[in-house]
Amino acid sequence: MAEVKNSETRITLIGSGTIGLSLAALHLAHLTRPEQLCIYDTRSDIREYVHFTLPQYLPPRQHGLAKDIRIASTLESAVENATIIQEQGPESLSFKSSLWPEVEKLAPGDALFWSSTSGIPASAQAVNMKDPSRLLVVHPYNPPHIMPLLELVPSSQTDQRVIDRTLAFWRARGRSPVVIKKEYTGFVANRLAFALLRESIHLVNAGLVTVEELDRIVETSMGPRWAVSGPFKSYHAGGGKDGLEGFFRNIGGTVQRCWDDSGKVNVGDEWEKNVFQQTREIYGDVDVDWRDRTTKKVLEAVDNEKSLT
Ligand SMILES: NC(=O)C1=CN([C@@H]2O[C@H](COP(=O)(O)OP(=O)(O)OC[C@H]3O[C@@H](n4cnc5c(N)ncnc54)[C@H](O)[C@@H]3O)[C@@H](O)[C@H]2O)C=CC1
Ligand SMILES: O=C(O)[C@@H](O)C(=O)[C@H](O)[C@@H](O)CO
Repeated sequence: MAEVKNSETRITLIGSGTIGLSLAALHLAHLTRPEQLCIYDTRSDIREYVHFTLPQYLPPRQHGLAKDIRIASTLESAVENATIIQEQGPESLSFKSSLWPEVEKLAPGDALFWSSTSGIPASAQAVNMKDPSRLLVVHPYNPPHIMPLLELVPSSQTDQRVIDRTLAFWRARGRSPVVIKKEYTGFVANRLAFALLRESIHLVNAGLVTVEELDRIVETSMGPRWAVSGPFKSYHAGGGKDGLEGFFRNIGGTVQRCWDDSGKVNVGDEWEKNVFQQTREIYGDVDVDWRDRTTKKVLEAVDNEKSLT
């Protein structure tokens, strides 16, 4: 499988909601011509929706590109000439497992098949495919036009050449793809985020802090710390001359007591009413434009510093 030149790359996005439009903006930033990008989405107002919403994800100088991308009215016309087909449709196994066999029939034989799923393994999505080796989960972190991480989660049948081509594609665009070596519930990023979310809910529910105070604790401590150094690097640094081993030798007892006492809250438990109400009252409608602009500045500042080391 020869690598496709950027000028000959043709990307089809199946599903253009929260993730799809963000990916559209990301791809437009790197494609040679906007016509190389195609969107297929079953919503009846897709053309107007893309023309009026996509510019919000683009820098002002690129707003005009939104009207030049291709909007396909059928799945066949969407994928028949694509070199990459990326789905971010509903998080539903029935949708994804019925989509891929159709795409497989209609798409070119060497097109890459990527699913943006948050947690439905490629092995499950590929059950109805003739050639499951073509499918790879490429899980983005929202919003992908800003967040560098992409979790590449192959099934045991995914062809290594598909993985290699996908790694090369995203690295060439300055993103941070990581191959997750086993299909695991929630992959890695979501598991980590949801573990912290569970403990956060437990601490608010136990009356230690409010939702706002919990968020402020994260935003003024581990948030910036982990944007610069991940958990292992941070605690290795914190362990002094003996590094992580020294950290656990000194603090391991407290760590184990916290682990033993960690929250066991579950979805649907009684905490929901209080936590949802607090969150709604404090935050209302989050200004995602401010969130994205600020996140982008933080990432750029960290990248600049890392490039100096
Ligand atoms: N929202 C997030 O933070 C993240 C979502 N994801 C994953 O991305 C996928 C999409 O999530 P969102 O963008 O949040 O959902 P969304 O609901 O915003 O967008 C889904 C889009 O799919 C379209 N659609 C529905 N049926 C379709 C069909 N048969 N053919 C073509 N398009 C169809 C809808 O019209 C809609 O525009 C899910 O698998 C989700 O797990 C992954 C990472 C983060
Ligand atoms: O948090 C994110 O951006 C992604 O990793 C996800 O998959 C989210 O959990 C998404 O499914 C819901 O926001």
